[in-house]
Amino acid sequence: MAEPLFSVRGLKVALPDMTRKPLIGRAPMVEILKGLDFDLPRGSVTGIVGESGSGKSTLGRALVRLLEPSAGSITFDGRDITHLPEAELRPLRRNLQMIFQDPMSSLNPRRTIASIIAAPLRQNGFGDNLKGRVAEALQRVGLPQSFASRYRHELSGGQRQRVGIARALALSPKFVLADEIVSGLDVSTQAQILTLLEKLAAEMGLTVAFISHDLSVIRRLCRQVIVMREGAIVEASATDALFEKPQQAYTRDLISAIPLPEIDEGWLLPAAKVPA
Ligand SMILES: Nc1ncnc2c1ncn2[C@@H]1O[C@H](COP(=O)(O)OP(=O)(O)OP(=O)(O)O)[C@@H](O)[C@H]1O
Repeated sequence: MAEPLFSVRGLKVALPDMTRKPLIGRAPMVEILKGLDFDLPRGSVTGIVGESGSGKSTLGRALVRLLEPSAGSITFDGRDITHLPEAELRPLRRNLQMIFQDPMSSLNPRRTIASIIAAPLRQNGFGDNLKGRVAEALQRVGLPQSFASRYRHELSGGQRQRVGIARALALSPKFVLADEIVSGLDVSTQAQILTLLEKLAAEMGLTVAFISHDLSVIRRLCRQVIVMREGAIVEASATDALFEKPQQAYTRDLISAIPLPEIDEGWLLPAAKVPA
């Protein structure tokens, strides 16, 4: 069995609790993640699911080291990155990419789409043949070449999210964090974006952490699932096993809360639409 891309042991994250900040002095720390243990196997999509406030985004931010853990360890690709300073993280960052929930706010309004996609390439020393690389990235996500000279406000929500994906994948990263990337889109656009991500993840052998509160989406896309509640892991298993035989009452409740029409529209239909 290949070594997992991520090995996480006893992971804790504490942040200043701004709701309890005194007028003078520092806010007390609040523990958001309470000791998580899991692996992310290489080349597959792992879903992270749980109710609002369960700690999904905090976990994602810790994985890509936008947050520093307060305890435990994160091993990425055989290297302990738990407390690496930014200067030492920098060369690893090309392999730790993110796709954001809201491309409207994560894409710079004053830059062309070409310039947005080219930015990570330039920063990482791939400044030669930028035009060709941008053209390739646009083609990869199914956008016409004419979009290179457009701006974000000229694109639909789905097209903007394709740009977000193109930017994240421009450097062929080992890991991609996708945090609620379809939650602002209508159902048919959601299906198209998920189909695209599924296809690219398989083609490029990506390891993906896919955060969503939507279990029907998780079921369609992910090989394994981590269920979170109140900063802890309730249950983690292969997707089929989780849906067929959930071990915990909390997971059963989440599954039974999926509206039936959404199951039909959300994953049966798009699956049938996957191009041959
Ligand atoms: N910077 C912060 N300071 C203090 N508390 C925070 C901070 N960021 C998040 N929290 C708290 O940590 C908990 C987990 O938040 P997080 O955003 O990780 O949850 P989530 O599962 O991603 O939620 P959602 O699905 O609503 O995005 C919440 O109770 C939140 O209020």
